[in-house]
Amino acid sequence: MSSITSLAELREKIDAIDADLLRLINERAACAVEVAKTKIAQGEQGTFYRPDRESLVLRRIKDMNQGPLPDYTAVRFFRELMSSCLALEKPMNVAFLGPEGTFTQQAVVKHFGNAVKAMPSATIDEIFTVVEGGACQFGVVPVENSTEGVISHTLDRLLNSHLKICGEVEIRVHQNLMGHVANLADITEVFSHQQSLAQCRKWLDKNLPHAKLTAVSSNAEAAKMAAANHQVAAIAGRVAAEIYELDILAKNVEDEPNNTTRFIIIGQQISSPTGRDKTSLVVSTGNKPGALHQVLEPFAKLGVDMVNIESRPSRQGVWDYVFFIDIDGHCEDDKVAQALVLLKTNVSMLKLLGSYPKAVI
Ligand SMILES: O=C(O)C(=O)C[C@]1(C(=O)O)C=C[C@@H](O)C=C1
Repeated sequence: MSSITSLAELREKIDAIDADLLRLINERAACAVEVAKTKIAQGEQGTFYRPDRESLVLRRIKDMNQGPLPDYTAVRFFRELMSSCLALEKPMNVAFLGPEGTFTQQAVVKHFGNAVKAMPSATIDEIFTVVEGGACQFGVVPVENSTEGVISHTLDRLLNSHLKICGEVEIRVHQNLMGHVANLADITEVFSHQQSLAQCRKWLDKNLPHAKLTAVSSNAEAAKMAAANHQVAAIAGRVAAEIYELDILAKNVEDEPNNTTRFIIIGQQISSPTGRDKTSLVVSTGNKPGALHQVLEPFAKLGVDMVNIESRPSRQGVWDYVFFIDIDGHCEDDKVAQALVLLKTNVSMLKLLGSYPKAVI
């Protein structure tokens, strides 16, 4: 006798589970609507979105998950559910580097889910401006790439903005050569964002040594241009090829197999501690000997882990630099708070860019 359960029986079981799931999902959504009413009653209507709470919810799901769904899938599912619950509380506009089809747009969906309204901006500067002005509650901007390093435009703009970093998200970046060209040898010009061209430099030198390489405002913009001109190609993500109906001429043309971009979420609000946070700050020391030591000393003394340090010209004088620093922990954690007090006495300027939960997936 076979022990295989009949298809009809299994489908009946799935139908019953789906009915339970639907009831539970709507129960959760109704609870989120109640949360919104409580927030309004407590005068907190400006902060429906809670990055700290979202990260705790997603981390708990990841820790509880026993499969067979992989953690990543379980977290993405709850990411979408929470996104829809938040939309019932308050619809949100999130600015990204457009047009449609950029990696920044993928970062919006990974971090906020599909229920927010993603609003394309033409430049990184414009993303900051629309969030500063309140037309969008949040913005997503690239901050560093594992192959090419920091996005200096973002760091420079952070220096002069009152916005806070309230989250981070990482995207594995696969680049593709795309267009309507029959043979690679016929390609006269390749368009892409300057960062994307740089991420594929070796591949381009080897495979398209005679093509002119032209940097444009985003890789989705490049895809748009390749759709209009059949002698040129673009380097962009797969989503851009789908949106602009281009053929993928070569897949995964990035030089480094682990090519990853880190994005930050910028907004007006500060995130509460979750126990697994990061703090970003910028300091200025003036051009004097031992300056870097004075920056590092407070963290070493208090045992605070520094995860990144980057120097940039301050644009205030020749050879005057500022340091962008990421440390482990929240600015309200004891050790971090003490280190920041010490650091303040060692530097001429300290600006807290934000404390925020570390990316969950
Ligand atoms: O806990 C809250 O503050 C909620 O608004 C609920 C909820 C959720 O669906 O779990 C929704 C949106 C917030 O960003 C965080 C969590």
